[in-house]
Amino acid sequence: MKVLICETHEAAINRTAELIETQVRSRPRTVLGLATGGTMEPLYRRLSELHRASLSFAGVVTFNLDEYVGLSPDHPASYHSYMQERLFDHIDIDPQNAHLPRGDAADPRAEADAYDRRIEEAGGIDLQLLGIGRNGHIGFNEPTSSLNSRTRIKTLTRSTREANRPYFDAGTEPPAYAITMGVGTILDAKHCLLLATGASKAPAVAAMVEGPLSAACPASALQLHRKATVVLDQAAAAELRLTDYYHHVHPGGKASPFD
Ligand SMILES: O=P(O)(O)OC[C@H]1O[C@](O)(CO)[C@@H](O)[C@@H]1O
Repeated sequence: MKVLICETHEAAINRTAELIETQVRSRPRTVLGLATGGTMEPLYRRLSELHRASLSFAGVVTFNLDEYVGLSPDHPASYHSYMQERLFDHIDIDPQNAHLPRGDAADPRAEADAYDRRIEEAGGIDLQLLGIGRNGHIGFNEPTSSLNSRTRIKTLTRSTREANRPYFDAGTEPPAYAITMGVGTILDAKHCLLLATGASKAPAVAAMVEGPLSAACPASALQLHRKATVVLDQAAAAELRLTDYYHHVHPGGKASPFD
């Protein structure tokens, strides 16, 4: 696991965007795995800026990590709507190439199985972008998720539902279930790129990087991945103890081939 600690939140966003840009420029037909959540919002703004400055996503295929069970794509709090508003409306991606699980599928289990097959048919994910939940989840793989799990339905914990409540209208309960790529599905990606910013993520980041490999912190499964990059700002890195082992990114420094 390669850990990059950036001095500021902005630097962490820019470094993550640069890594995605490098991937897309070197392989215009890249299959990208995408994430949602507050952490990704400034990243998607940055990718939209890079698009305006010439980065094309015309050949890129995307697969999002997850979607709420029961929400149709046009529901304002669905991850379909999130992606449309925050990224897809601002770049030149072919809508046919942007995949998310259908939360309103008549048979959500069959939809989950079909989603894994669609990823395989696309040749697998080249670069999987990830956030991390305060409880160590990746995608919606809550603690105790099998580290070998595939795309399936998961029950969301109360803390995760509370964290995502701001996306729902007052008085509307966040859904109790989601379709999510499994931890094993995520680990199949050729490169995993996790972005975490802010002090609220510091305990989960420490558990992921320095804690034991454990289903109690699903993100710790990235310790098994042959190519995992973790980009942090200083606040998210604050509870790491083995600081000499990490790469400290200096302001204005360009990504090196070793990052
Ligand atoms: O960035 P946030 O809003 O803290 O969310 C953390 C993670 O939890 C999720 O919302 C659940 O999948 C992810 O999309 C996100 O990466």
